[in-house]
Amino acid sequence: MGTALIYDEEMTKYKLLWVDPACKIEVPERLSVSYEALVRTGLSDRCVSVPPREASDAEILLVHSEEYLEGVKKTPHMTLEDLKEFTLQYGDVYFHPNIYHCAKLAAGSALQLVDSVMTGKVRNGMALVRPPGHHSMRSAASGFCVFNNVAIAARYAKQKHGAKRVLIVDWDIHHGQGVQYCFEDDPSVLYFSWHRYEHQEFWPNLRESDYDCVGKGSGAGYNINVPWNEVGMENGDYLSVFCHVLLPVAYEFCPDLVLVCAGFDSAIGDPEGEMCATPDIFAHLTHLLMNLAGGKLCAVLEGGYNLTSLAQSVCQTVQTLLGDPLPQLANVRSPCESALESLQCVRSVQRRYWSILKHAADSPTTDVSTKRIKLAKAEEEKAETAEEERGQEEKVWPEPAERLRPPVCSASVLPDDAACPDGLKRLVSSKDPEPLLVSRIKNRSTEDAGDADGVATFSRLYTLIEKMRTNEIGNGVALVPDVAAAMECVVQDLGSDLVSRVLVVCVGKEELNCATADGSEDKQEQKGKYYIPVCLKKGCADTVGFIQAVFGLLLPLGYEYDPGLVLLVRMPGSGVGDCMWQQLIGLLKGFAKGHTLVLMQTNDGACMDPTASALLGHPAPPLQELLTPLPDDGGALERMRERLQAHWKMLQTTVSSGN
Ligand SMILES: NCCCNCCCCCC(O)(O)C(F)(F)F
Ligand SMILES: [Zn+2]
Repeated sequence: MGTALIYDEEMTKYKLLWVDPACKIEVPERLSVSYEALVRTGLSDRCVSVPPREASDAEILLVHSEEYLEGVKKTPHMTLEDLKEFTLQYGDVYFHPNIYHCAKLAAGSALQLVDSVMTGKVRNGMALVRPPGHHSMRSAASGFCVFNNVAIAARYAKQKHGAKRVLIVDWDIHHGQGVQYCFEDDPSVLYFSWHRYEHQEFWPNLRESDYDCVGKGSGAGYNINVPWNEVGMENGDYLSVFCHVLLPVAYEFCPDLVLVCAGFDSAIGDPEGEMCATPDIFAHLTHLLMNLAGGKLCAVLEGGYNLTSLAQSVCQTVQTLLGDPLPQLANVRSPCESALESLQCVRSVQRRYWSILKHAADSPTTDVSTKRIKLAKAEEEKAETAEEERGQEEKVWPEPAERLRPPVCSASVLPDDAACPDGLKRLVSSKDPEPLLVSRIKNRSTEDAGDADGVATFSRLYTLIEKMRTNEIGNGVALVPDVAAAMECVVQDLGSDLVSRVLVVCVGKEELNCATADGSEDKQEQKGKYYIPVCLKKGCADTVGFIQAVFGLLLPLGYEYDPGLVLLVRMPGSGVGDCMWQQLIGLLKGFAKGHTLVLMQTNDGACMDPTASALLGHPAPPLQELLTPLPDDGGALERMRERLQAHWKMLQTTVSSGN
């Protein structure tokens, strides 16, 4: 299924008609440069073009009051003076004779997107709209927003399409207070927002934007605020919050639909956000949400004021929705102290509502944070004087790397008698393997590696890895007689030749003696750092444990390790369910530009189809709802994370008690 793109140049036909410094950044070019970038890169042609429509009164009234709608209805006929007058009652927003029309188109675009996704016409999609929506409230416009496009879309998805649980992810750099107010007592809509906050010093300067505002009444726990109390947040900060807060909770919530308040003022270069995350981060943020709700994801544009980073970020998002390989995130750094403080605060207040966070640490003691504020203030005074001297320095960042789709998406190495699943390209070794390789394989411990078809299998494996390295093939699966031998062969022989780092994910019981990254003997601490056994109860039927292991350990570590190849090994008798297996394959695509090699034992052929489906990029089915989490083993995983975070900074979720 395809990706919908909703855009109409009519939504560029309104602008600020008077002087207002707070609003001058919200210009029509935001929309046109975004769309033009999608056209220029050829991405728009690959999408299913869906026309916008005007939202009806009834649909707008799903969120807004009649008196507010009646008021906005009058704006097309107002004089300039009346428009200014009407605008004065609201904050940081402006009206224009054509903005009511555009606001109906913006809301209607979000509804068209929901219809296209919920009816299965497309898998996912993006609506490029203006005016944005997430600040507007039941009876008030705010922050360039007139109607709350995403809030209306959430209510509409429930009412018209029977969605039971809707997740709203707001990665715009401003707090969407309008969305929070709309759903704060509603457990069927989970609202997650990160936002520049600076201890309430940043717009909209609301006390209720802080981490301790978790929702009200039956909605308690269904509102997650992550305040950024400093600027300059980077890719590692964003990924840490996704892995250690949003994704575990989102998987526990198990939504039927994911709506994204896709604001790109959280990207580097934006004058509002002043953050440092690069546009390619949105490729990963989108990817990490695409295995929820069976892939049903609707992204609706909110903010974004640096026209260069906005256009790049929009392209990164759409390209991921289309299923293209993800860009390698260069040197993801560990979260900064301020981000860790926010992370720790959010997890500590949310743990009482989400079993997945049950073992989260307490909030940091106040002296840490107050000390930080004093330090920050001192820093700030110094910085401001420097700033005045230097003036706003221009942020520069590299153009996002090309994300080329390999000629072959997925390949297979199979015994001659095994059937090749649809869509996979069967690999037959074209030439005899190099003698050097044969000798290496021959002196492999297991005898079967030595015989003819053993050598053939391994030489095909070598070919497969080689073709992934050159991006002729995206990913692949190999059915081998002895999966442990094949794993060792890939790690010891094939992998190290072709890529500098291999992330080996071994599912099922296995004591693998992997040499450390530099191939030296297993020194104890090296083994500790590069060998991370995770035990899940009841085999792998333990969903909570699986989610904790994947999001609390595997993904953060994988982003920090940044492998050139991912080797996913399914040990015989692992008992991992198809759902989890497909989720794991889907999520691991985020690494190594999607170059994942799956190894399975021949007698595990039954799970070849779900494996092929996941490798081909079909969305994984949702994990079954976590109704009764298993009696947990007292946070064994947390303890493991504690131990490992000395080696892997991306595993941190608390401020270092040191300073
Ligand atoms: N320095 C100028 C002060 C601007 N203060 C208001 C900021 C509004 C942000 C709007 C947005 O980006 O959140 C949306 F997504 F809604 F467009
Ligand atoms: Zn914003």
